[in-house]
Amino acid sequence: MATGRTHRPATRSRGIPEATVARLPLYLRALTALSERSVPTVSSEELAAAAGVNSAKLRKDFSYLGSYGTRGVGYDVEYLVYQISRELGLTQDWPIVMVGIGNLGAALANYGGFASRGFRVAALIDADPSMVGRPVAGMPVQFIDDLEKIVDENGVSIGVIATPAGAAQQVCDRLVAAGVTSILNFAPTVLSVPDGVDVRKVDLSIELQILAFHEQRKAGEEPGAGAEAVLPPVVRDAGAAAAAEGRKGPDGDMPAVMPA
Ligand SMILES: NC(=O)c1ccc[n+]([C@@H]2O[C@H](COP(=O)([O-])OP(=O)(O)OC[C@H]3O[C@@H](n4cnc5c(N)ncnc54)[C@H](O)[C@@H]3O)[C@@H](O)[C@H]2O)c1
Repeated sequence: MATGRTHRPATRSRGIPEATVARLPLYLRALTALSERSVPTVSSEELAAAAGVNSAKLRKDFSYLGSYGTRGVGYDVEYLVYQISRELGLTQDWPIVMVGIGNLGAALANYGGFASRGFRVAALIDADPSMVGRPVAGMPVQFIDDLEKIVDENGVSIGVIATPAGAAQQVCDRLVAAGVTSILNFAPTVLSVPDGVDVRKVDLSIELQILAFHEQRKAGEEPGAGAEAVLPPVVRDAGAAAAAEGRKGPDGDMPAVMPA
């Protein structure tokens, strides 16, 4: 990570490793689906399969939460939903602001999955005066000049940036100065933030590039096709391949969200 950006230890407070934290939303999604089907208990194997995680890793992860399940019965679904939600801070309401309400920002604003997970969109903000007052997802877009006031009045600690890359750092600086301490950045640029501010970056094109890498490698593994003949020089380079492998997610999957 570059100088001046957030440095986080590999383990969070209370000794939960970052890799475990990254898997908690996967468990929560699988558990929520079970809860919606009124399934009372689940074995570690079933839950691991539903979450796409190895079951030994799941048991280890849950041990950090102090949840060990009952032999022969498994884990209590509702209690685990509560425990994981509490651990992730989802038992409280998190007002968020979105800045940059263009194609992507409007699509995100219209996504119902934030509210159902405890993230309330407090305001949609844009710098284009012609957009101000226009309803997006049932909310009027507000002008960028009011950003500080909006953050303050709504107690916002999480900001979502969906502006063009060239505007993202300036928007980030204003959010941070206004008191925002977590940023979800969709703009294709690396943001500099002071210590104490967390940035997560979403870049779907990077995910596609990694999939392209794996597709290419699979093609190289086909019988009769020599990998050397198929893979371009950059992929044959061990460092590049390792870097691509290193980008893999908590349990071998490839997350769309990565630490910035
Ligand atoms: N991460 C991803 O996977 C992903 C996917 C698609 C787009 N993007 C990125 O998301 C961003 C938005 O893409 P889009 O297609 O919605 O673009 P867009 O041009 O449709 O929207 C950008 C919006 O930002 C506003 N804006 C510009 N400067 C601003 C500022 N200083 N403050 C507040 N608002 C400002 C514009 O008025 C506009 O409404 C781009 O950076 C794009 O590269 C990322």
